Amino acid sequence: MAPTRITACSVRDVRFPTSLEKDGSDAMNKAPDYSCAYVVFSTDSDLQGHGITFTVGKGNEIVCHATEVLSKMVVGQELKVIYGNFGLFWRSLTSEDQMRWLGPEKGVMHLAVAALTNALWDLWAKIERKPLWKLLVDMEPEQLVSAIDFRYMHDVLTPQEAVEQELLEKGYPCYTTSCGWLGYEDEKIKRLCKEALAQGFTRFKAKVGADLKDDQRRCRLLREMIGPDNVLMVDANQRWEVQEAIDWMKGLADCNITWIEEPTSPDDILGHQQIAKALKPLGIGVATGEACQNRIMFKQFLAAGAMQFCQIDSCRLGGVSENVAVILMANKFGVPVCPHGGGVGLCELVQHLSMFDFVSVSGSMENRMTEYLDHLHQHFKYPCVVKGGRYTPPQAPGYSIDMKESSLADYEWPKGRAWQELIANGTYTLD
Ligand SMILES: C[C@H](O)[C@@H](O)[C@@H](O)[C@H](O)C(=O)O
Ligand SMILES: [Mg+2]
Repeated sequence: MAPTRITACSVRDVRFPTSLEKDGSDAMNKAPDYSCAYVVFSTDSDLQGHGITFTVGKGNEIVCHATEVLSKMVVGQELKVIYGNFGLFWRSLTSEDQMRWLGPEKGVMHLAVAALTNALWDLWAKIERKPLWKLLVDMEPEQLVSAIDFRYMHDVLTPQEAVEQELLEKGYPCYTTSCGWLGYEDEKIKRLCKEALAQGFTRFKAKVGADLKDDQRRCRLLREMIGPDNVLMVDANQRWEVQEAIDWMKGLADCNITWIEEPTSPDDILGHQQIAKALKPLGIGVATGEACQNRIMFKQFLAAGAMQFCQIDSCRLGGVSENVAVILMANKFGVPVCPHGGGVGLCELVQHLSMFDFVSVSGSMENRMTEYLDHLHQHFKYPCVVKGGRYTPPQAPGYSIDMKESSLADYEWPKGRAWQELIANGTYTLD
């Protein structure tokens, strides 16, 4: 029987001790523990909607609580109300009269919106027995448009302009960041580069920002390992001042860098514009978006020419609904969308968004590539599959985010088996 309403919501604080191996380390996040607020919507059938938002450890409990509070606006709702005009329902979550003050549409509350929205899209795709990208691709333009909140976007994109339908069925190009974490030793970088090249990767990203000489050495090592023709990007994770970013990147220009990611504060639109202008003669673009809080900020970045690569994050923006809005806006400005995947479950999610972008909006793979990390996929029932450096289109119904029950049990903070062992042996403490 098809579900008719949301009957309950569970939110679990799930964390992975990735900081122990420096997986995910960068100039600003030296020891991240990849974590998520894991949402499960139950319905009056056996179908469930699973969703996440991503954090790097401490504070995940705050996001979980915000998600629990906001979920009260979803539990009990009829699905025909939610999906009948998803854009309006999404706006009800972002604009609740009192909770709006905690944003609006940014920060912890927006992460909570993301987790709930992703779970609702997962449920919708399961009801239709389609992978999410296929659910999006098969929608009539009007239905897709009704799923988006176009508020604050009408000056650059109106609903009737949105969505071009194109159909292309093939893998989607990706790049790997798993060779270039800041906390890795050279020998590990060399080994991982060789493995990635053997797997068919031709696009690589490295972390920079802590020490210029070390960055020059590591980028030259990577360039030597991957060869002159493969693609290399770097990511500073918001580390520099504007002029510092320009000077630093001039110091790395001999490594033939395609983009500098998050060179300065993720809120500094004019700063990114200045960096982009200064680095353009060197052929280095600016990429940002993983910490860009909502579609209104993306609108400013796009309109100001402050980003040459639009890195939407599936869990930072208000879930699929707002991701689609930004994909449509980026297409209007001719800026390629290269989604951020640097976190637990993010690769499983963003592959759907890129495939939707490719077959229904941009119709192009030129200058487009989606991030891939080789971490934690074993915890998912339907992990993303990458072959020859390209994501293969998911086939299972849903948003690919269902985590194995054993992983949820083992890594739920702090009572899970894995955490109990790490706390017992003194590797972690509860505070
Ligand atoms: C703390 C995280 O691992 C970040 O370093 C990661 O998301 C990174 O910015 C990326 O682009 O993959
Ligand atoms: Mg990044």
